[in-house]
Amino acid sequence: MTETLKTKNVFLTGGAQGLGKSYLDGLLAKGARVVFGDIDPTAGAATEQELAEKYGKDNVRFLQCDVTDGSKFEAAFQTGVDHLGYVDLMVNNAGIMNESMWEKMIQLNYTGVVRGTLLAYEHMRKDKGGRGGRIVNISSGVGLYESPYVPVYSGTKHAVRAFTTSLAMAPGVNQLGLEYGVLCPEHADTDLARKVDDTRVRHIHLVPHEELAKTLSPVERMQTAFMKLVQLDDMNGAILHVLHDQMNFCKMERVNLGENWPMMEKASSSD
Ligand SMILES: NC(=O)C1=CN([C@@H]2O[C@H](COP(=O)(O)OP(=O)(O)OC[C@H]3O[C@@H](n4cnc5c(N)ncnc54)[C@H](O)[C@@H]3O)[C@@H](O)[C@H]2O)C=CC1
Ligand SMILES: CCCCC/C=C\C=C\C(=O)C/C=C\C/C=C\CCCC(=O)O
Repeated sequence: MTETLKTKNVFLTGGAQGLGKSYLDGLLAKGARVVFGDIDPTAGAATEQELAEKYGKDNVRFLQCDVTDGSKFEAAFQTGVDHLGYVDLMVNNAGIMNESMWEKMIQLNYTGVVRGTLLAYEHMRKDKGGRGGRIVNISSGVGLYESPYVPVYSGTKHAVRAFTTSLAMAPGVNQLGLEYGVLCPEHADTDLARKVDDTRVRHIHLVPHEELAKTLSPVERMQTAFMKLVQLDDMNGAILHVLHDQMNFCKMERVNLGENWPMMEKASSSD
């Protein structure tokens, strides 16, 4: 699988800093070519330069892009496709955690991920001239369980996880050549987790700052987990939950539930 990444072209959102930047580094180290979008032009250009110096400028390109702006996101993805020739791996990573800006957070964390997924789906699907590919969406530990500290954020991350695994279980996914995976990290040491206050996270004043700081995993841990996920031989339906001291992997697959599922079975056999 390591060898095949050398021929993989990647589009990733939110890559200027934090976890997205570390995923880019991991992919480039395995020989991939990457295009990344980010809303921040300064941090994006700096990351492009840093990664180009490390891995060669032909292998890295930054595009300024706000994933909540549908037409601009679509245009950026098309520019990425034109630049790379083909996108084999789409990573929808851009996200924020800010409960006081909850509508924006839903637009970014969920609508942005849906849009990025559908753009990649249309590009990759084998029945429309694509050659298949992988779509990895970034959820969170709180996409698997509830949190009173970040209820809206947790809702967006549940939505990302459910949306992604629902697509993984769809009839015809194999024929389309598509595979979907979800990464669910716990706290990691990035700006998103470091810059918490009562506007971003409810009741955070109840949590001692030094206690919170102790729970942050290094970004390298999430990079290792991300690389495991994208290099699985069979990734479709995979959910990787990354905790401080363990990684829990599970796989969602369609099962025949009997009487309630005949319509699904008919759709499956006719597409
Ligand atoms: N840091 C953590 O503890 C965890 C983070 N995550 C998720 O990982 C992803 C990355 O988070 P971090 O690296 O920690 O955050 P970060 O704040 O360090 O980086 C996020 C990146 O997304 C970009 N971005 C923000 N709004 C954007 C927009 N509208 N369009 C395009 N790019 C935009 C930012 O400019 C930044 O470069 C997020 O989806 C987050 O929810 C999940 C679990 C834990
Ligand atoms: C107390 C939570 C403060 C926020 C911590 C910073 C970043 C978190 C980013 C996430 O995506 C959340 C990931 C995992 C959540 C782990 C624990 C949640 C807290 C426990 C609880 O709500 O009871």
